[in-house]
This record gives sequence, structure tokens and C-alpha cells, in this order.
Amino acid sequence: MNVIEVQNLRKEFKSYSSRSGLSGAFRDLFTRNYKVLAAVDNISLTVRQGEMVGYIGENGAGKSTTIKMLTGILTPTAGSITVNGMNPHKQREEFVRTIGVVFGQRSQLWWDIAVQESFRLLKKVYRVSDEDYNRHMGHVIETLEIGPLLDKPVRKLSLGQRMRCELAAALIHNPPLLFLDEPTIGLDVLVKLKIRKFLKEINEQYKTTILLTTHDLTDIEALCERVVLLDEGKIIYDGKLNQLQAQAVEGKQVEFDFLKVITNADLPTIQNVTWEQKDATTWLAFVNGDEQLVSQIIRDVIQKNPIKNVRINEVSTEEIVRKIYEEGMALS
Ligand SMILES: Nc1ncnc2c1ncn2[C@@H]1O[C@H](COP(=O)(O)OP(=O)(O)OP(=O)(O)O)[C@@H](O)[C@H]1O
Repeated sequence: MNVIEVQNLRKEFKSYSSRSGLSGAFRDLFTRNYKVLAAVDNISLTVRQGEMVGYIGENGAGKSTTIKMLTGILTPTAGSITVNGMNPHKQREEFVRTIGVVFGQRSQLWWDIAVQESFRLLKKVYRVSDEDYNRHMGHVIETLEIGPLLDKPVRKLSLGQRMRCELAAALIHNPPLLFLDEPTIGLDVLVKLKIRKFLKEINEQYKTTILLTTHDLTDIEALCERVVLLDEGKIIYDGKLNQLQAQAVEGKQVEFDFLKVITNADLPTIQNVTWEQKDATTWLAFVNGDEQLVSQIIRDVIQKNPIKNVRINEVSTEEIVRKIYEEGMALS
């Protein structure tokens, strides 16, 4: 079942420019110069129930604008959106009961009242029964370890504590679909791990569909099998994360630390292997081809030269994505 269906979605913004000088300011009062910018440029996308999708892109790529349209906050300039079988903008009231949203940069909790009071208000807004609330939220509060925070006003919480409460607040009505926009921004590693573990759990337990935007690609690696890569409002890749890694990186990199200074002549010549010197005793072998070449090269090298260490370097998603944006690599 498709939870999200988006076709040829587009959002344009007018960006106004000011004319210089006093006369320019005066003319601006009557007519303004503007350019039209397509923040989201004809994207099509479907997400099935239970998927965890990483929606990634550079600053200004159009991620938040997409999420705002998918959650009914913004209306599209063109295209169609069906989320949970509804039009998010037109069926807003019914629609919001079926989604949970966390914007890392914004709070949905009331600043001056205790966290549990915010929860109680949201419970009323979403019309959640006492029975459902106690059963579901007991578990959420325990897993996110926010029990001791419930009687504190939000303004007294640390960022990590607040984010865990935000996440719990987004789940009060146990929505089948969760939008997370930078949910781990500014959090320390331990809190990040806690949040990731929790998201995996609700995905497994309730088949909750999750669309996650983040600049922290380790979040994506930990959670999402599928990634959608956005560049200047267009989708440039939609598929499995491991395929993106395989497509973007040609082969593997084997790093040798030798016990003595090594020159090119000491190294074996093997087809599809190129050597690069890192420093006097460290060399990198770029292996292009089947996996067996890696063991062959390690065997041939250590037969002739004493080594201190050998590493097979996996290229991180962060490096891959940087490479794609820098080199404009065409992926599809
Ligand atoms: N309300 C608005 N009015 C005019 N332009 C806007 C508006 N909102 C967003 N934009 C522009 O649309 C483009 C996409 O912005 P968006 O916030 O969707 O990017 P993003 O991928 O979420 O970026 P970031 O990673 O920085 O959050 C940007 O060029 C931005 O300046």
C-alpha cells in the first residue's frame, strides 16, 4: 500500500529584489522586481507503508518545502499529492490526525508549561482515549527515558531532552506516518543513538512509515534502506542506499602501512589496481573489479613487504554524497 503518492509536484516562490537608492525604494513601493524560483521542481515519488526513507540534499535543495507540502502546510503550485489516502491541504483536519511531524528547528510543545500538560493538550486535540494513551505512551515515555522530565517546563529542558519530548509528542496519537525534519540536529551521540533505536522499534512494532530529512548522514545509514537525493528541487537519485554506494564508488580502497619506506617498484603490478602514495610508508591501492582482487592484492603485498597494518576502507555515505554534489555525478 502506498502511503505517499506524489506526482509532478512543484512549488514556486517569488524572490523579490530591492532597487538601490531612495528613488529605487520609492519605486519599490509601487512595483517590485522579482524572480520565480522553483524550490521543488516537478518531483514524483511514492512511499509504501513501513518504509523508512531518507530525504537528503544540500542546503536549499527543497527538502523542507517538500515536507511542508506533504504535511499540508504549503499548497503546491502544481502537481498532485495523496498522503494516507487524502489531500493534505484540502482535508487538513482529518489529515493531521494521521501524521506525526517533528521539525528539529521548531517546537510543538508549549514553552512555559510542563511537558505532561502539553501531552495532555495534544491528547485532547487528537481525541486519544485514556486507555490508548496509557498503553502507547507508557512505552514511548519509558523508551525515550523522559519520565523524569514530564513535570518540567519545556524552557528548562536541554536540547536533547526537548527533542526526545518532541518526538514523544508527535506520537501521542500513534500515527502511521511520521515526518522528521532534522530530528537530531545539535544532539550528542548518545541521544542520537537513543532516538534511532526508538525509531527502529516503532517502525518494527507498528509498521510506522518514516520520511526523514537530515544533514547527518549517519542517521540515514543507521535507519534508511532507501534514499531520495534532491538537488535544486529535482530528484537525482531514488533507490537503495547500498546501490548508491556501489554506483558512486568504483571499487574499494586498501590502505597498507609498511614497516619500511616503500617505492612503486616494491609493489605488485596487477590489472585493475592503481597505487597512490599517502606518505613514505603508507600506500593506497584502488581496486577496480571483483572482490577477489582485494584478497589477491593483500596476499601479493605481504609476501614481499613487511607490513604494520592493512585497512580496507569503506567510503562513507557522507563522502559519496559530497562527491555527487561536487562532481555533479549523474545517477539514476
Ligand atoms: N517562504 C519562502 N519564500 C521564498 N523562498 C523560499 C521560501 N521557503 C523556501 N524558499 C527557498 O526555496 C529553496 C528551498 O528551500 P528549503 O527550505 O525547502 O530547502 P532545504 O532543502 O530544506 O534546505 P535546508 O537544508 O537548508 O533546510 C531555497 O532556495 C529557499 O531560499
